[in-house]
Amino acid sequence: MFDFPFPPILFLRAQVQVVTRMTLNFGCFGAAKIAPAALVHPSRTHPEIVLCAIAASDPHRVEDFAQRHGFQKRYGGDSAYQDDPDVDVIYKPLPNGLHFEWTMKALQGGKHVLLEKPATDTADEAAQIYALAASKKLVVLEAFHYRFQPAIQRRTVKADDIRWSYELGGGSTMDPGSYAVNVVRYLSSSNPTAVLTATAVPYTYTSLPQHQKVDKSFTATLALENEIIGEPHSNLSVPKIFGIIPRIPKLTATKSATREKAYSFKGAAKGEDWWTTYRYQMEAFVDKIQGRTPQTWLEPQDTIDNMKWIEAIYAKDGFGSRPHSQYVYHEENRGEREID
Ligand SMILES: NC(=O)C1=CN([C@@H]2O[C@H](COP(=O)(O)OP(=O)(O)OC[C@H]3O[C@@H](n4cnc5c(N)ncnc54)[C@H](OP(=O)(O)O)[C@@H]3O)[C@@H](O)[C@H]2O)C=CC1
Ligand SMILES: O=C1OC[C@@H](O)[C@H](O)[C@H]1O
Repeated sequence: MFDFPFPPILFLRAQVQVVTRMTLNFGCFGAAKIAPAALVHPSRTHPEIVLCAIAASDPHRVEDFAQRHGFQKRYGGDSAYQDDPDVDVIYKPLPNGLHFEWTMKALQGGKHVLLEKPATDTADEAAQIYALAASKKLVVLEAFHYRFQPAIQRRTVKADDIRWSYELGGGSTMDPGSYAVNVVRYLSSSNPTAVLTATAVPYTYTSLPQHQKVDKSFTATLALENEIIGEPHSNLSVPKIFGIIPRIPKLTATKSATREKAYSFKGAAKGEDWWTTYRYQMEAFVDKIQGRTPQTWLEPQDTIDNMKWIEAIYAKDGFGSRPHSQYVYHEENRGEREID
């Protein structure tokens, strides 16, 4: 028999593991309509997100937004904000045509970026963004939130909306259409090999210059790998029911039939029943920045390819790519705008 002076239990040392989480200070660049759903609400239940700074062009809107949503710092719409050492991450819900310039500036300032979709006006700009992010070891995510849980919120689009401005990267193919192109590519796990057909209907409700070259709807036929045909379609201007009740913009993405077995996650999937697609997206984004493996991710090449095929559709239907940003990146001088 063993002759212990004390019962063995006394030799067990209690181990207390203290898990400390590094919080991330988020800045929001633009007091945009989508910002509460995509950033503010998800931040409320994410223990690592602190709403730090809001920047917007109008001082009254900045103040109102800061007070309503609890941002500590306020900025005008200038680049000083991109250099604030208190800010770790910037959410960019600007018009599409401004994404490239302000994302490049944010990366130059050392910030991770959650970038609204579609990432840029052109595939070339998206590639530049990811090249700079990689060189600075920063995370950029194009906010295709449905990819983190499939659901899409939609609403009606007024004539002065940024979606109708060619200069700001508007058009149906750039808005619900960017989801349609993305869904076709995602569900077929392949990229198009060609745009077989593409037709777009112009937005003709006004003759304002910003509304020229903007498509109100489009339909394309895409040849994909493995003899799959994809048909993205979107309409940003669905007529009101009985002329008075607004409808949501129409988005469809079909592909020729294939059979697939759907798998659920092994073990418990992260998330709660009440999480929105934006909350799932935020979970993955923060995981990536913090060096954890997100449940789902959208790789840079995916974003670049999506822009490439949006441009290819615009080339085929004759509307042409949205304007390339006039911003030219220079490491040494923070890249001022250079007009062609
Ligand atoms: N993920 C999603 O579910 C959704 C994503 N989006 C995307 O988010 C982005 C913003 O969309 P949304 O919130 O509807 O946009 P808003 O109409 O709210 O505009 C966003 C910001 O852009 C600036 N802005 C607005 N009009 C102009 C203009 N004419 N010229 C220059 N700047 C302007 C303003 O910045 P400031 O505040 O500094 O004045 C404004 O806050 C787009 O890229 C869109 O595609 C939009 C809706 C849903
Ligand atoms: O991303 C979006 O999702 C919902 C649409 O209504 C909106 O126009 C678009 O920008």
